[in-house]
Amino acid sequence: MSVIYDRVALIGLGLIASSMFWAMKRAGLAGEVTGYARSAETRDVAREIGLCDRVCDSAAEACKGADLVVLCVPVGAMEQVACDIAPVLKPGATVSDVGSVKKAVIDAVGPHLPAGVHFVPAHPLAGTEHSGPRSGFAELFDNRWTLIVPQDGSAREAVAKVEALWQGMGAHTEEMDAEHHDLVLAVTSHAPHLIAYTMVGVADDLRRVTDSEVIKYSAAGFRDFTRIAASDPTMWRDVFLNNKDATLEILGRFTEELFALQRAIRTGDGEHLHAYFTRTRAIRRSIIEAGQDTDAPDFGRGKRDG
Ligand SMILES: NC(=O)c1ccc[n+]([C@@H]2O[C@H](COP(=O)([O-])OP(=O)(O)OC[C@H]3O[C@@H](n4cnc5c(N)ncnc54)[C@H](O)[C@@H]3O)[C@@H](O)[C@H]2O)c1
Ligand SMILES: O=C(O)C(=O)C[C@]1(C(=O)O)C=C[C@@H](O)C=C1
Repeated sequence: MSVIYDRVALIGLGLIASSMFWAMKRAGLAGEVTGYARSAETRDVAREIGLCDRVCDSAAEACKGADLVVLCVPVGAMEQVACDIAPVLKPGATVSDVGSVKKAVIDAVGPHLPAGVHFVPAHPLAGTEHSGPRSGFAELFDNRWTLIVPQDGSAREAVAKVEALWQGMGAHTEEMDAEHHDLVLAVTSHAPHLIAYTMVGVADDLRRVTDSEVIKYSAAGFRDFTRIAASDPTMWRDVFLNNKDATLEILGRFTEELFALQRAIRTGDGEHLHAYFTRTRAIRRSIIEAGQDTDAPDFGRGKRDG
């Protein structure tokens, strides 16, 4: 594949940025990649493992002369980074991000970007429970979706280049508007994470169960919850604070369904339970038939957090 951007800057050097770096290198999509993370420790690790061609000591230094800047920090840190880099952005450059929430990020970042800079938000629907500079791997985005959220007035050419970059990193791309994105992700990602955090929290509250039994007898279902509930606390705090309305809407519906199931159990309504579980089983099967097997190889899941 050929170079799409001569100079790319990655701000925030965790799971997503490091996976982007390795995926861009794998396909030869970028000339020079610079990087910056807030903590000196993360920058040292990045230098040690060769993450980025050049690791800089400020976000502005990393972004000077960049054709593409990708904000890979927690959603709540996006605005501050946008303020820090705005003065050095090159006219004609593109700024993108990988935040798990789109409307709040667009509202926070957009107003700080100078005229003549294109803003093309994006969200790769791929991740693991690990975080930090050592957690990334080139295959993370293979065969996964990346949603692109073009802005009014975004030049088509700038949007097409961001899409080409994600496709070059192995992803399928689709365009979506920010509000719809936030509602879809509240259903498919945000509410499920909150439920996993709750389930593991409940088990932890039942000390009797957790002292040793939770480890000894943890069944596959509960183990899946613990993997999700091990996800980065800062990232997920920011997701919920910034996708409040959609998450609360979905949690409201979830609670209603939970009460209906609770009632079916109490009243012995086996028909209700069976019909419900039959419907949900069909959803899992349709995901697998669509080629989105959730048991796909778990690249990198054994790796350590950075
Ligand atoms: N982890 C996932 O599954 C996943 C998937 C898709 C998108 N995302 C989104 O990608 C973004 C990054 O997530 P991640 O999983 O790579 O997180 P991470 O915790 O692995 O990495 C975040 C990085 O940002 C740095 N950082 C934090 N605040 C900063 C600041 N103010 N200035 C500069 N650097 C700062 C941290 O030091 C760290 O290097 C988040 O917005 C998240 O919502 C995450
Ligand atoms: O596999 C995981 O660990 C994930 O949770 C990844 C996941 C998801 O919910 O699917 C998490 C957050 C994102 O913004 C995108 C992907």
